[in-house]
Amino acid sequence: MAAETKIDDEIEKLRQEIQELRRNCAAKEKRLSELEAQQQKQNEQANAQQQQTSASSDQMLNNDDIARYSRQLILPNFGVKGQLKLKQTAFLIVGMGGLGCPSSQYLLAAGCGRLGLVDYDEVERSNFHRQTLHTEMSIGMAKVESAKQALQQINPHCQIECHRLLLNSENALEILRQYDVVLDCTDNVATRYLLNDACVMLNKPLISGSALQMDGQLTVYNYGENCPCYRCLYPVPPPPDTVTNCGDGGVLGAITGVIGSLQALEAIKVALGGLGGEVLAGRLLIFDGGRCQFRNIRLRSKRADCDVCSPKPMITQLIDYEQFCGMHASDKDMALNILPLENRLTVEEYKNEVLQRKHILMDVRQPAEFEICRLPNSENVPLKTILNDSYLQRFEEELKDEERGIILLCRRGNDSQLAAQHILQRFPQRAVFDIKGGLHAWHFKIDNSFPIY
Ligand SMILES: Nc1ncnc2c1ncn2[C@@H]1O[C@H](COP(=O)(O)OP(=O)(O)OP(=O)(O)O)[C@@H](O)[C@H]1O
Ligand SMILES: [Zn+2]
Repeated sequence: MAAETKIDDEIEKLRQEIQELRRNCAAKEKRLSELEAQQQKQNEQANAQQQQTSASSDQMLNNDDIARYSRQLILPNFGVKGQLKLKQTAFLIVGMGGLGCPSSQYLLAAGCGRLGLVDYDEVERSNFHRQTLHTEMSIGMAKVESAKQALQQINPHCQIECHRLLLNSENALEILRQYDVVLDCTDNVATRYLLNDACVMLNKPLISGSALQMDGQLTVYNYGENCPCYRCLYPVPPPPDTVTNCGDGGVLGAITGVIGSLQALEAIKVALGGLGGEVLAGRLLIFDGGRCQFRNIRLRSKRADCDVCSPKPMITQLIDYEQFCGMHASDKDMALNILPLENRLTVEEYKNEVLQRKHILMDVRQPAEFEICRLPNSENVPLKTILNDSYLQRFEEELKDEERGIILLCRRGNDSQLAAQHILQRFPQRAVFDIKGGLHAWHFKIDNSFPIY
């Protein structure tokens, strides 16, 4: 009997304790939901406040802004209004090379609100003489990242967005859509058509620059009435073999500096509605660095039957621009492969099997390149000379009774193939070879003390 009473007591005690715990728990749950509601309210208030501050930071200048931009703020046509407009404008720079470096530097320093950078490439030593944002520390780094690091030091208050990719018809519209003004700082025809068409489709102004050797050009497309687009001027792309880039033709860094800076100037004028002057739309600026002369010519007006900007365009979505131009947009995969296998030598085969025998080694690069570096037993006959039939005729006359093989060499193994192909077409009985990968392959596989450029 005594044992049963003990159990009953204990059960009762436990029931009471559980009830007490439940009451406590309910009180705590009630307090918790009160506090959560309070917290949510506070967050909402903080967010609203933040939104207000960032909106007002776009709509007013702080003391840092006033000090930083003072020299342009006092310009009669710029002023506070111009500075705020710049702060509210997003610019996209495609290509962080010779033109993209100076233009991004001036846009960012001037206080643009948002700056997008597009480039697929990495920094190399041969970039430094003109791509002045990149330094020794950034060799091998993505150009967009290297540029962002340098630009942040110039102006930490602007938002910089990196797009490390090859701009093409798959991604262009999505990226361009996020910006107000686009700068074409690239170096190839396929990307020029792509940017032109995308900017027409999205109705964005396009500031287009180019520089080669000692010359530069600049114009603004898709801005204002009757302004022609790139296709209005060039409905058909040029033949691939007439196009030279900086890697092949060379360029002086100061020339890209001039054109890139002017691109920034035009971009700022576009954003600010002209800045009391006139945007370079419908006109082409031609810079002759050799004579230090600028010419400004009027361009034709819009083509009524332009494939992309006419009222009834044929092209309403982006196409494959590499195919359209017959040229690559990236210079990473430009290796030609036009000779039969039996006419191609690797650098190892040349060194181990041919070098000891009698042969003619013709280096088909430009004389200026031959002067930079050469293989000791080579003679310089530029590709242009080889393609000239009267030269080949004389050459064949001289070699008439000789059995010596002809080996063609160039920087990366493309021009040497063109030269070999031409000689073989003229004189199919000759033993003609090219050296695969040219002097670059010589550097990487045979002698890495041999310079590359
Ligand atoms: N479609 C594209 N998408 C992204 N970046 C591009 C595209 N086309 C060109 N570019 C970039 O534009 C830049 C052009 O600049 P520039 O000609 O000065 O440089 P480069 O290609 O480094 O020169 P080099 O021919 O001497 O190697 C390059 O960095 C290149 O990677
Ligand atoms: Zn057009």
